[in-house]
Amino acid sequence: MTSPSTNPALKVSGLSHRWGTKLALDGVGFTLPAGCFCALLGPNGAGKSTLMSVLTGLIRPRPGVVEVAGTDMGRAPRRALAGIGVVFQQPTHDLDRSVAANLRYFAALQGLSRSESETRIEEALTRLGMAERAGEKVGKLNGGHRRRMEIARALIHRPGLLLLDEPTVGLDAPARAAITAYVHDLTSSGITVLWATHLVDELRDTDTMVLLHRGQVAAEGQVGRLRGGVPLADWFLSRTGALQ
Ligand SMILES: Nc1ncnc2c1ncn2[C@@H]1O[C@H](COP(=O)(O)OP(=O)(O)OP(=O)(O)O)[C@@H](O)[C@H]1O
Repeated sequence: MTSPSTNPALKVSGLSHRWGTKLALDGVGFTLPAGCFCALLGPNGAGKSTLMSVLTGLIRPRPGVVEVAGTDMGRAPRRALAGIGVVFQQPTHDLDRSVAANLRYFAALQGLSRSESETRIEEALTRLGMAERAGEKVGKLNGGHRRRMEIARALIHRPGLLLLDEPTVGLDAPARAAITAYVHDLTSSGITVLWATHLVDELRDTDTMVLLHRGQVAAEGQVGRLRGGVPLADWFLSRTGALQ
């Protein structure tokens, strides 16, 4: 038996993955406690998307272990995946249907009853400041609101761990700021967030950070402590050679 209260929200150990001859992940390991906002920071090609594919069960690490709230994904994938909400880098929504209809479809896939679905849809949209847009067609929304809808959708089954792969790509500064603020707020209810990005301005000093570089964890800890008074963009450049 595992107890969510005593297990970390996510534990990754000894994780490697090769794309052909390219070693994209090389012995990655880190642990996230419940309720933290962790930025998975790394320059282009660092391995962030590959790691997200492993964490969502799309590719199997060889070798490596992923544990979600104490459940080993290799041994009990359905149970482990049930605890995860995912927002992929590429948008996945039906532009011709309303926000609520997009969420209803996802709720049905989760096996939720109609009445339970309506409760959860309202709850999730409210958390992302989107409740008033429930009846609007997704095709009429701006990019930021579409992203917020996708994040709400990822919360319908009430996961303990939310994974987001560069969720602000292509958005303007106000939309990016709104989304980072909403997602930070989710942690106050105990949700753990892993937010992949190459943009240091999306991080707060109180966040946790895992710096991924060339497929390895190059630094891990609280952002403010790691940068030690150095502007984060300069710290990032010194660790990775990559400009912001
Ligand atoms: N499907 C694939 N086939 C072959 N090589 C791949 C594949 N996906 C990624 N790679 C390679 O693996 C390495 C890590 O790529 P990955 O996309 O995981 O990095 P990333 O940190 O997400 O980069 P970005 O920020 O540009 O999305 C890169 O060298 C990339 O070229």
